[in-house]
Amino acid sequence: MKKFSVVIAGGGSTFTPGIVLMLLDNLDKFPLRTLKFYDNDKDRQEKIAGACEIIVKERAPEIEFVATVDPEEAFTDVDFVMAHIRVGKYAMRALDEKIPLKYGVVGQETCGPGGMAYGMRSIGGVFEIIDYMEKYSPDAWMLNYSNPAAIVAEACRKLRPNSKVLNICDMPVSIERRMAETLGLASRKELVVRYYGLNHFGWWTDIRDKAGNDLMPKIKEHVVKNGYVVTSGDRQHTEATWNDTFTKARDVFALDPNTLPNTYLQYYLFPDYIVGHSNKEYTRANEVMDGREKFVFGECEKIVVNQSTEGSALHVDMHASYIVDLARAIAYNTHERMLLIVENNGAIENFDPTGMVEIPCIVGSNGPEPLSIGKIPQFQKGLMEQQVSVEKLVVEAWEEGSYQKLWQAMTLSKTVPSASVAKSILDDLIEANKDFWPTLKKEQQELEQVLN
Ligand SMILES: NC(=O)c1ccc[n+]([C@@H]2O[C@H](COP(=O)([O-])OP(=O)(O)OC[C@H]3O[C@@H](n4cnc5c(N)ncnc54)[C@H](O)[C@@H]3O)[C@@H](O)[C@H]2O)c1
Ligand SMILES: O=P(O)(O)OC[C@H]1O[C@H](O[C@H]2[C@H](O)[C@@H](O)[C@@H](O)O[C@@H]2CO)[C@H](O)[C@@H](O)[C@@H]1O
Ligand SMILES: [Mn+2]
Repeated sequence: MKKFSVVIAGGGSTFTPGIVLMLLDNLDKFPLRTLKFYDNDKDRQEKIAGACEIIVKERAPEIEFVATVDPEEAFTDVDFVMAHIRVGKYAMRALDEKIPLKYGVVGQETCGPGGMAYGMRSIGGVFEIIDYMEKYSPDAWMLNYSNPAAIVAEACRKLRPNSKVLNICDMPVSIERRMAETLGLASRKELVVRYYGLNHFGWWTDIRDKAGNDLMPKIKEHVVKNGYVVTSGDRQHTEATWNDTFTKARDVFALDPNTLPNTYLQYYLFPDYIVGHSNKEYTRANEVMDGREKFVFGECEKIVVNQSTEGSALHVDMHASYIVDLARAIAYNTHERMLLIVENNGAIENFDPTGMVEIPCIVGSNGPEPLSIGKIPQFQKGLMEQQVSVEKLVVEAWEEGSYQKLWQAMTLSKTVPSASVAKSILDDLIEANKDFWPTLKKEQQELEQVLN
C-alpha cells in the first residue's frame, strides 16, 4: 500500500494536534511516510511541533517528522497539503470582531465585515501556499480549510483556476453528528444528505438513512424544540457561546420549516439579536485565546517537559476525519459523497453559474463531481444572490486594490444597515489591517467629502 507524504500548512494552529491524532488514528486507511509542518511563525510552530514529534514517535516511529519554516523543505515531495492558516492570527481576529461591533454590526470571524477583513488577509496567504505547492510538488493536492472559506474559494476559482485546491468546511459534518445523535444513530456516516448553499450559508433539504427512509421529520421535531442542542454535546463545543449558537438554530429553522439550516445563518437573519448578545470588549477571539489556545499550548508544553504524552488531555479531532475521507477519495478514487465548496456551473439551476456553492459532490482521483440540485426557492435564492455578490466583490477589491468595491461589498452585506455605517467600519478596518491588506485606491475621493 502506498504511503503518503503530507504537509500541514499552519503547523502552529490550535487544530494541528487534534488533526495529527486523527491522522494517527487512521493510518490503516491512510498510511503516512512523512508528516511535515510548515508555518511562517517559527516560535509558535515549534511549541506545537515539539509535542507532535513526541506523539508521532510514540505512536508511529516509522513516520518521518519534519517541522520547518523553509518553504522548499516543507513543500518538496508531498502528496497532500492540508492548509489551515490564519493570517494575522487571533490578534487580528479580535479586531475583525470588535470593529464592526463598535458600530452596532455583527462582529464575526467569517460573516459580515469581519469575515471580509479576514478574507482580504487570507487570499494572499493561501495563494502563497498554493504557489509553494505548485513549485515544489506540482502533482500534489491542497485540502484547504483556511477561512473565510467562501471568499478563499472564490479567489481560487477566479485567480487560480487550474490549481488543485479543494475548499472544505467542517460545520455541516459537525451539525450532522448532532443530527445522528438526535436520531440515536452511531455515526453521521449513516446519513445521506442533500444540502445546498454558500459556505457558512446553507440548508439541508433531505436527510435519509442508507435504506432511503426519510429522517427529516424526526430531526425537525428535535430542532423545533432544542435547535441542534444534544445531551452529550462534544468536546470541542463546550463553551456557552457554541451552546447559544446551537440553540438559536431553532429560530433560524422557524423561517423555513421545509429545510434545516446551517447555524451560521443566525448572523444574517438575526443580526440584532447577535449584536445584543455580544460583549464589545470580550469577543469569541478572546474566548478562544483564553480557552482553546491556552489549553492546546499548555498541553503541548507538558508533553515537551515530560518527553511523554502520558496523562495528556489532548484529544483527537473527530470532526476532522472528513479530511482523511477527502484525502482518501483523491488517493484511492473512493467516490465518497461529501459537501465541498465548488463552482456552481449549473448544479443549482436558477443560481449564478460562477458562484462558489457548498453542495454534495462525488469525489474521486480527478477531484469533485458535483451533484445536481435543481431549482431553489426564492427565499434562499435571494439571500444567496446578495451574499455571493458580497464574496465576489471582496475578491475583486483584493485583486484590483479597490476601495469602492470593498465599500460596496460591506454595504451589500445583510449584516450592515447602511452605506455610511459600512464606510465607517471599512475605514477602521483599513487602518487596523495596514500590514496585511493590499493598498486600496479610492476611485471617488470627492464622494467622501459629500458624505462627511
Ligand atoms: N473550514 C473550517 O470549517 C474550519 C474549521 C476550523 C478552523 N478553520 C480555520 O483554520 C485556521 C486555523 O485556525 P486556528 O484557530 O487554529 O488558528 P491559529 O492562529 O491557532 O493557527 C493558524 C496558524 O497559521 C499560521 N499562519 C498565518 N499566516 C500564515 C502564512 N502566510 N503562512 C504560513 N502560516 C501562516 C499562524 O502563524 C498560526 O500558527 C483558521 O483559518 C480557521 O478559520 C476552518
Ligand atoms: O470560534 P472557533 O474558532 O471555536 O470556531 C470557529 C469555527 O467554527 C466551525 O468549526 C468548528 C467545527 O464545526 C467543529 O466541528 C470543530 O472542528 O470545531 C470547529 C471550531 O470550533 C466552522 O466551520 C469554522 O469555519 C470556524 O472557523
Ligand atoms: Mn467552516
